[in-house]
Amino acid sequence: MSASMEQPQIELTPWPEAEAELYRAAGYWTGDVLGSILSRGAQAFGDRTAVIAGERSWTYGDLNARADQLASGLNTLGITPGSKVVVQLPNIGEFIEVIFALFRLGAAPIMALPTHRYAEISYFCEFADAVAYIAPAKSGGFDYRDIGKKLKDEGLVRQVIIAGDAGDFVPLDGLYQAPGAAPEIDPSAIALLQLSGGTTGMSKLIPRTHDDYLYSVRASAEICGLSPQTVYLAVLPAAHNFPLSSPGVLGVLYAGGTVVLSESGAPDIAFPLIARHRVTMTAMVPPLALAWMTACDNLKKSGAPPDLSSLQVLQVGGAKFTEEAARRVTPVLGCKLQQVFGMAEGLVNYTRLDDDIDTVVTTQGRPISPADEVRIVDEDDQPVAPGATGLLLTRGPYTIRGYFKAAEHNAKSFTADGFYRTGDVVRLTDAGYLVVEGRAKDQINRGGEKVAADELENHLLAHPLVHDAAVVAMPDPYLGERTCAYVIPQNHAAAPEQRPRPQDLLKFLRERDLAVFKIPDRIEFIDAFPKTRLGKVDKKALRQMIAEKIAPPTVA
Ligand SMILES: O=C(O)c1cccc(O)c1O
Repeated sequence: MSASMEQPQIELTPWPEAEAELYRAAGYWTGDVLGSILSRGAQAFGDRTAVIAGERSWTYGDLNARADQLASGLNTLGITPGSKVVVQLPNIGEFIEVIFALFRLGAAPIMALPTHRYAEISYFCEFADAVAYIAPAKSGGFDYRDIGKKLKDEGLVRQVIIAGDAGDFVPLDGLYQAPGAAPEIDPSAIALLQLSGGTTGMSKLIPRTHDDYLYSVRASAEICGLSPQTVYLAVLPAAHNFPLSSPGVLGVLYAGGTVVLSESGAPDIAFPLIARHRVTMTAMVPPLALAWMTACDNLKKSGAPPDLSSLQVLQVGGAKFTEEAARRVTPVLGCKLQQVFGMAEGLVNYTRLDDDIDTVVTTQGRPISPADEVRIVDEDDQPVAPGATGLLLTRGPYTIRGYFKAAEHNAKSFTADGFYRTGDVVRLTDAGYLVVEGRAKDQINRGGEKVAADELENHLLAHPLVHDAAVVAMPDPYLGERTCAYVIPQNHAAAPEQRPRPQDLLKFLRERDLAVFKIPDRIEFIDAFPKTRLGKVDKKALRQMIAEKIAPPTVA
């Protein structure tokens, strides 16, 4: 398609006016903006505790005032309505202050994850023309000022703002100033940019509007029964769509509850936080849920069971949770399980809190909204028979109609009538619940962390001794999947000692400053790839090869 070359790239593909009208008339889109969560919270719940992080806590009144002060300081640095700002903060109070300050200014945070490195962050800054990068000095043993320095050296952002010891950069601490006049914010404008798991190249940026995101947050809060009594423990990185909005941090603040931020989900950190703050709800990916159950079992056996008595709901999402593991949640942890199947592009499905146990452990839930449209189709976009497995397409009041500045990709990722091609392979039960059966996109889901095969292949191809590369998923009992890179060496006819070694390729990848979760778990050398009848690399065959190779020997 040459259209993308000629036309200016569109940041936000609007919903057709007819649908927008329907969504407003139905009360899904209220015209409120995300910043209203805190301004209303300050009025309704002023003295209640909104956020706890370590030994610090914020009332709704504090948080609202701090966000206004920070908005003022950020504004003096040239952050104005429409600005894009890459935010890469861990689960600390500043994360919440910063995103609300940006919402107030009509500036859009780009929700980077703490595990992203220079390769990803520099791309986000450049692609979105970001004016600023906001990060901690250090977290998790990594110094984010190194990223800030490179961004400045390469001229990719004007401002680097650091929480903590800022060195030569702008200290976030110094930006809390007397509030100025707040600009009028258009509820149909971009509120924030989420990140796609990606299937080709770098993560796509996902423009979410105030109208659509606030609806998903409000409706999620209701489905999950949130109230001022809710105490939510955030253990996943809060920037991620799941802990941010399903119903997550924003849903809990909307409902007047308390968010407890933790930089770690490890049982030895999280269990004491649950007991201390009487946490009622948390959200996690399947591997962490497995780790919690194992830890809980072990502590019970050792005679020192953790006090999880306040915990009512454990949400699990981000990757498929096996039925066997799902069945253990209530007996082991003593709380309800809620499965969540969502995507940063929009559609989120929940099992409901009053669903029977079989529905909860065997399905991934049903959509939030009566206005969510779900289609299950074959390769030719034709509907499959009721109950049959097929590709999931969706559109609705909080599912995007296009990625940020990606005309060419949008033409492939959306149907002509605006359905998003999720790339997930699902079936629909008679009761209208979705069961995830697999994936048609070229992606590895490493326990909820999505790796685009093609992005990693391109990094491998940059190595002078790599002739070709094909990245596939291999089964893993803990993460569900891990990443295996099949590599044809440049001199594959040469003696083994002249070939690159796995450790050389891994070192090479690490030096390219990629997010750590993208580094392959295994590298396999091969002389040629199996091919499909059409001559494409047969990834199914490669997946099978590696699965057989690593399978434990079966006893006859
Ligand atoms: O992206 C996801 O995996 C996801 C999972 C659960 C809920 C969500 O909102 C998500 O975006």
